Amino acid sequence: MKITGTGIGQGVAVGSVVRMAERLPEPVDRPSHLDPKLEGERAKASMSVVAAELMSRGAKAGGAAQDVLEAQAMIAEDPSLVDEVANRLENGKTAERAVFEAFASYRDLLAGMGGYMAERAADLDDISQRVIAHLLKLPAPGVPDPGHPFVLVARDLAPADTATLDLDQVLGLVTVDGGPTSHTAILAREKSIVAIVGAADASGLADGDTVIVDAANDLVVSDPSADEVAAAKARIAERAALEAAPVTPGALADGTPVPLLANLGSADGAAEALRLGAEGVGLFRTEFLFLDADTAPSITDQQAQYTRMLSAFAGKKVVVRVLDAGADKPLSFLNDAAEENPALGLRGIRALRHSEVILREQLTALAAADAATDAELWVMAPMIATVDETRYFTALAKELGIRVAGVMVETPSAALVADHVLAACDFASIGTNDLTQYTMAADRLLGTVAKLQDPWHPAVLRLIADVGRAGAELGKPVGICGEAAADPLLAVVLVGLGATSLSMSPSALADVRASLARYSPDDAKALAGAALAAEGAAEARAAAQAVASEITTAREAAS
Ligand SMILES: C=C(OP(=O)(O)O)C(=O)O
Ligand SMILES: [Mg+2]
Repeated sequence: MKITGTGIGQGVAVGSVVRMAERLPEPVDRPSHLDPKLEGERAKASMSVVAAELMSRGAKAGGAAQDVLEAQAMIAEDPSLVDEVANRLENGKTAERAVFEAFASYRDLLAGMGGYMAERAADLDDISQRVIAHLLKLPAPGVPDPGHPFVLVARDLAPADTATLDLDQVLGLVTVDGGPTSHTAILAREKSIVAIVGAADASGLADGDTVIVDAANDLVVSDPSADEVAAAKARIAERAALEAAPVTPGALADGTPVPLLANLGSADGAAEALRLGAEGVGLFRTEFLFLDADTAPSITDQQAQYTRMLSAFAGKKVVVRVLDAGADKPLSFLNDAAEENPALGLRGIRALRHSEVILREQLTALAAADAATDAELWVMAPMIATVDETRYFTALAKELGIRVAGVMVETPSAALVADHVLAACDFASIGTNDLTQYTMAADRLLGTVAKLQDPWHPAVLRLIADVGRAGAELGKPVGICGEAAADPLLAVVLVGLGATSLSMSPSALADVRASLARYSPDDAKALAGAALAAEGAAEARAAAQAVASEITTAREAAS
């Protein structure tokens, strides 16, 4: 049987299914036939077992996950919660019902507090489920540990589960819910987990079923034939060889360079990006450093962060984006007003222009970090919609000592007047995530419209082609820094449309590098032409795939 979903990355995995235990039903509220004291002992014992389990999982995981799990273990034995449970047992409830009610009342309390405290509410649910499962002698919810490598099938994963996934054990991941921008997908991409999300029919898979998880083809194959398993294993070996191959600079088959850069949110990911062959940073999302801040960060703090990143990439290009506040990335010190349509509101350059001091301070900190390091700093502004905004940003950046200043093209308006926009700055970098959202009028965070969020749509590709053409005419670089650059075939199309560099999650670099090396500049243009001429996203992908197969077949016949 073949089950479709959204593949994350290009990996393949073969293994047997272990399902994540489903949420337990609410324990029935009936009087206990046991003595309250006995019920109390049952509850206490289960709470201690769960606390000990969480501690040991934390010790195994280490790092930030250990802190999270140790905090959860403390909650499991929190004296006031124990009291809450005891009170309910006195009233004749069963241990499982008392635990359920006590944790639920605390959860509601936390949820009502909002902010950071409210985020802990989900943790309480998780602990409550674990204690109740232990009381009922049922498998604990959460990631199972069968003692052998397996393919994890779940409705979706909680952040605490994803944080502790053992990558030596979890060969692949299939979720019933979730879209390409869900937390699970983002994490799977970051950790290079072979994953299919949003596979609705995966709820029919049972423990022990053999499956092939084929992320490149958006497919889960259950009960595969021996030939299908052999073919999947051959692809796994091929990919392992690819990963072990020497890391070379990005280039097309004839050697035309296409620098491959990393998208990073802090210098923490720099070493891994360099190991995977990043030739620099194509998008440093600076707002990720300050998501929890209540006030604008000081120049000194910012300078320290930027210096860390630039030092890690000495001799290489680092494209820093000034704060992109708003919509999916709110920064309370820049835009805290409630808006009906935040994606269309005071975000990106609009918010910065509104609070120019913050923009000035950021540019000042960047210029100082540049002066203290040897990287090649480029700075760009997000959410540019007009030539006026482009002129405003570049003039301010140059005034404050930034040598190379450009803009992100992520609105259709900026793409449509790209010739004028590029004439007013040094470079453009296309943010395909937002450009797709605004072109297709489909919220990038909304699962119900996820199908429309497809950068293969020719409407998006035509806008990219306009920017590529303008860049070529003016001799100005046009990079791509949205998720589209991480799709190996689309990456070739983007180069055919005029992209001069590609920036992506570091885990995608190897696949994109291998894909580019298969095609000449003319091949890339042929793929782009076929995709541009299609009527929709699926047709564009299929048309590019057809041209790619023709090229491969012709080459095989010639050799
Ligand atoms: C790279 C982009 O920026 P972000 O995803 O941070 O909005 C984009 O919109 O494509
Ligand atoms: Mg964007």
